[in-house]
Amino acid sequence: MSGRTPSLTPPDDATAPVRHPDAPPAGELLGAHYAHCFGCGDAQPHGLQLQARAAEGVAITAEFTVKPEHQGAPGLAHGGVLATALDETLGSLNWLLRAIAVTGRLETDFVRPVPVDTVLYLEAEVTAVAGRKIYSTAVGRIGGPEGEIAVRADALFIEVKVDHFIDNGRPEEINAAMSDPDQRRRARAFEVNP
Ligand SMILES: CCCCCCCCCCCCCCCC(=O)SCCNC(=O)CCNC(=O)[C@H](O)C(C)(C)COP(=O)(O)OP(=O)(O)OC[C@H]1O[C@@H](n2cnc3c(N)ncnc32)[C@H](O)[C@@H]1OP(=O)(O)O
Repeated sequence: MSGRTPSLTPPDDATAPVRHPDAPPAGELLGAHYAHCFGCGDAQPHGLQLQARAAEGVAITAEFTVKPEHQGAPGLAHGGVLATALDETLGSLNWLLRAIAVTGRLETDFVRPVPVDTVLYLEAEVTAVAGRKIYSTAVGRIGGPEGEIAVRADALFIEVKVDHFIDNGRPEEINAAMSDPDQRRRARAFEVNP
């Protein structure tokens, strides 16, 4: 996207992203990567509970309804919440690469205000990969999936090992996650199928 900083421009040796053969088919809901995730978890009543769906290529769509709990100005979504929706959508792309990755840089443009009760329709795609660096872009529309662009973002995700979370997360939550068979299966799917 225009206007991005040099660190979000893929280097000359970057390559096109490759959809992992075990990536979910286009149209399939991805589900939450962690029930307590503020972006996608269904155990977070005030979270975004964003639902992402695989699209063709290395792309996804997602929807998020702005709740009263997400206000900044009266009746309008907080910009940080909208940035979270973009971050979560962009992060979900890594499922299609079967890579565990975290946001290194996120640049967001806020184009139009987004009122409470609005559905934000998001589309995101990976544009390039260079070693551990994953470059991606997203837009969020209001008024329908083809509606006006309200927000957009470019991002750089950095691939990490599961140890990134184990070494840095609070032990209480890490231990709970590691003893949850579904969570372990999800984390391992990435490690076994890099
Ligand atoms: C039991 C548990 C199961 C868990 C199951 C999995 C769950 C899956 C959860 C996913 C969750 C997603 C949720 C939504 C997405 C978030 O919100 S993620 C949370 C927010 N992000 C973070 O917390 C990341 C914090 N930052 C860090 O930890 C470290 O800075 C990083 C990003 C890992 C990079 O550190 P590093 O590995 O030491 O890498 P480093 O060598 O510094 O950089 C590598 C390359 O990236 C470039 N780079 C790094 N940072 C930047 C930057 N900010 N700007 C530009 N370039 C950068 C470097 O220049 C370098 O480039 P080259 O020299 O290779 O050309």
